[in-house]
Amino acid sequence: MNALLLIHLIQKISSYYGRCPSTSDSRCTLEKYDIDEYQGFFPSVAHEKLPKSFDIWEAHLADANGRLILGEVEDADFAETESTREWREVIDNWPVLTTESLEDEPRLLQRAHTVLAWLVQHYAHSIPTDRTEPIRIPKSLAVPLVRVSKILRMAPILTFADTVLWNARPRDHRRPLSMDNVRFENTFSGTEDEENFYRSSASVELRGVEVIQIIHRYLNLDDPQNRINESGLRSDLLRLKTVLQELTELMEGVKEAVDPRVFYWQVRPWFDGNGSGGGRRWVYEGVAESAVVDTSGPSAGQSTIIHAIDAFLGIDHRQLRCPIPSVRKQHGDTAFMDRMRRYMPGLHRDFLDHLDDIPVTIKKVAMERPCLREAYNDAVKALKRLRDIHIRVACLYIVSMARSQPPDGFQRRVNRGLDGARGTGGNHVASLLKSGRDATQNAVLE
Ligand code: HEM
Repeated sequence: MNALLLIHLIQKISSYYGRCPSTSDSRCTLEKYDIDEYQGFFPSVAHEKLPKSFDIWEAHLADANGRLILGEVEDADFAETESTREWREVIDNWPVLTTESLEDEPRLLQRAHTVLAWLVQHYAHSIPTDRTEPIRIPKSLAVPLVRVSKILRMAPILTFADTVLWNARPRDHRRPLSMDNVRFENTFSGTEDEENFYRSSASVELRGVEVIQIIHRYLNLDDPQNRINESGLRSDLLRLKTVLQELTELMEGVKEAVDPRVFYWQVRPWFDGNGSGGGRRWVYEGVAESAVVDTSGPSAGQSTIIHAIDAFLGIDHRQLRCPIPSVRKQHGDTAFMDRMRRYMPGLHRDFLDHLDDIPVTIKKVAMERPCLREAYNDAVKALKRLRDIHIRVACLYIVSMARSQPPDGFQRRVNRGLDGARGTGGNHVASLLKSGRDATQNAVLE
């Protein structure tokens, strides 16, 4: 290759990658959305415990983890059931603590959200299910949870952030968070399967950091339509495809680490939100009803990374399924992904809003440039493949399990009959996920 041509090529490549030259430059934009350059949506440093004045919350949560009896268990040991009831009674007698001292400290507010949301879930789902009256969430939990959620601009209930992002701790604090160096502080069931379930989502989040870097490079381009950026964009789209293939493998890896029966019967019932699957309604005492609109349970549908990939590639989830399946199967919920955003920490949601507002999207550039079209389509197809595999996983863990016999001592989950194989948000799993898969397929450019 002649020297001039080589210099020209180097200039082209560095003009593309040169947009994000120094660490400090890339940090400042992502930092604004509370995104870490190396750990993505995980906080750069794992949360510390709340100050001493909140010890009752912290200690009571530590006492509940892996110990309380799920309300659906019929023939639990009497002493264990009694001890679970006493655990709830302690909360009934708590004062309503003010969170004012935490309100200038985002990390402490996040920690308060996590602790309170886990306590609420332990409280609600340890109540025996043979009762019919609404579940009262005592004001000692409800009032501060709603208050901190309002400041964090997220739903006042256990979310993906509380179970995965803010629940993860490095085993060795001297080393950064990685799949070899992570544990999860809270679990309901105390099973390894539950921890592995969070671990598989965490692996997708951590591998997804490279996607954030790709998106960030795009955001920093002055003019994505300038031909000078073409080869950089192409190689980033190819990279995106490869990362998506790896994310698919990581997601599928859940099958090796989590037993579907343990997941469905011992872990999942703890995740149900307010009235999920036709269950009892929850009443947040001391809080106006209008303040607690978003109260579905946690779902990886609240993971910002997958939404960010959608927004970057221009996947439109608001379309109806096309071609329309039979009326019986047309349960797809076109507003689902929008709703899931309300469960994310406000700053992460802002990042998605920012992506939605990109004036010149990568899809538009790919439409205009035949040489980018194939790379764009390959990335979209890799995302569609990820959703195909995810549907299989969800069917294995939820749809098939809804047909299975409960383990000894467990009540049949009547609200989850065959037709009621619903997600934690109360959605018909298969139709909902197929809508997302079809919306992805529809983005492929002719
Ligand atoms: C045993 C493993 C899993 C099961 C049973 C499962 C189940 C589900 C269900 C039922 C839904 C429907 C929404 C709802 O909760 O109501 C859903 C949505 C979703 N899940 Fe999973 N999931 C699993 C693992 C994962 C992992 C590891 C990820 C990666 C972050 C993930 C990402 C998503 C996303 C992004 C959605 C929103 C719908 C979409 O984008 O297609 N899931 N999942």
